[in-house]
Amino acid sequence: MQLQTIFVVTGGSSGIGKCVALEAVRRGAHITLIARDVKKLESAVMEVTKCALHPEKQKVQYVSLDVSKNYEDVEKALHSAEEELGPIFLLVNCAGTAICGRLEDICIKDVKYQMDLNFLGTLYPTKAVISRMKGRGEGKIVLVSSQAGLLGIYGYTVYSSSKYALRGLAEALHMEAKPYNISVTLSFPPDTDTPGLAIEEKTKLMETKLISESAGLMSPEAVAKQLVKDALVPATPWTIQLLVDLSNPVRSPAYVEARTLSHQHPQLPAHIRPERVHQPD
Ligand SMILES: NC(=O)C1=CN([C@@H]2O[C@H](COP(=O)(O)OP(=O)(O)OC[C@H]3O[C@@H](n4cnc5c(N)ncnc54)[C@H](OP(=O)(O)O)[C@@H]3O)[C@@H](O)[C@H]2O)C=CC1
Ligand SMILES: CCCCCCCCCCCCCCCC(=O)[C@@H](N)CO
Repeated sequence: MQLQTIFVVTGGSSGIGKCVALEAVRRGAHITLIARDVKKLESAVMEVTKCALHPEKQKVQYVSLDVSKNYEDVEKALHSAEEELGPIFLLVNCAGTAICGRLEDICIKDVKYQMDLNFLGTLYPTKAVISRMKGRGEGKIVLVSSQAGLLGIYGYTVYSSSKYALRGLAEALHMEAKPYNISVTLSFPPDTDTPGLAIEEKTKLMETKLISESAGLMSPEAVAKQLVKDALVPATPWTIQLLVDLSNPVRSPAYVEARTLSHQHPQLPAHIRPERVHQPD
C-alpha cells in the first residue's frame, strides 16, 4: 500500500475496527474512525496515532456518528471526511452488534436495533461512498459478516439473519462495482476476543456458546490483519475471508461452503463494460 492512502473504519473505536485502524496506520494510511461515543473515539485516535508509520505525516481523525439512523447524515459525514483528508480509498464497515435470544424471546426493539445497525449501518456508509469511488475508478469496500452469516446458529436467530443480509449485499454490489475497479470483500470471523464479545457473553445461550466454541476464538489483531491483507489483494472472483482458528480440529461446514461459493459466484459478462463517470486525474 502506498503512503497517504485513505481509510475509513466504522466501529473504529473498539474491537476489530480499532485493530483494523492500527493495522492500516502501521502501513502508512490516513484514517477516519467512525463511532458514536466521543470518549472512546478520542482514546482510540491517541492509541492509533502512536502506531503510525510516519507520525508527522499521517492524519488520524474521528467523526462521531450513528451509522444506522439517517442516511443523509451518514452521507454528509463521509463527504466531509473526504473534504478533510481526500478521496476514500478503503471503507471498512465494522460497526455491528450481537443480541442473543430465541425468536420467541427476543423483543422487537432488539430485532430492529440489530437489523438497523448490522445491515443498514453497513449499507448506508457503503452507498455514501460508492458513486464517488466509481467516478474515480478506484476503491475498496469491506463488509464484516460472521461465521453466523454462513450458517444459521441457534440463539443467533436475528443476528444470523442480519449477517446473511450482508452477504446478499456484498455479492450484488460486487457485480455492480467490479467493472469500475472496486473490490468488495466480505469477512466471516468466528468468535473474536473484543469488548463487544464480552458484552454478548452475558446474555448468550448455552446452546449458542457450545456451537460457537467449536469454531474457536480469534484475537482482533489476527482478524484485522487478515481483513486488511485480503482487502488490499483480493482473491478472485470475490474474496470470502473465512477465519477459522486453525488450532481447532473442527473443520466447520462453513469452511467448505465458502470455498465452493467463491468458485460458483457468477461474474458480470465480459462484454458489459459500464462507462466511467469520469476518468481519474
Ligand atoms: N467479536 C466477535 O466475536 C465477532 C464480531 N463480528 C462482527 O465484527 C464487528 C465488530 O465487532 P466487535 O469488534 O466485537 O465490536 P465492539 O462492540 O468491540 O465494537 C463495536 C464498534 O462499533 C461502534 N458502533 C456501535 N454502534 C454504532 C452505531 N450505531 N454507529 C456507529 N458506530 C457504532 C462502537 O462504538 P460506539 O458504541 O461508541 O458507537 C464500536 O466502535 C461487528 O459487526 C460484529 O458483528 C463478527 C464475528 C465475530
Ligand atoms: C456438524 C456440526 C458442526 C458444528 C460446527 C459449527 C461451526 C460453526 C460455528 C459458528 C460460530 C459462530 C460464531 C459467531 C461469532 C459472532 O459473530 C459473534 N461473536 C459476534 O459478536
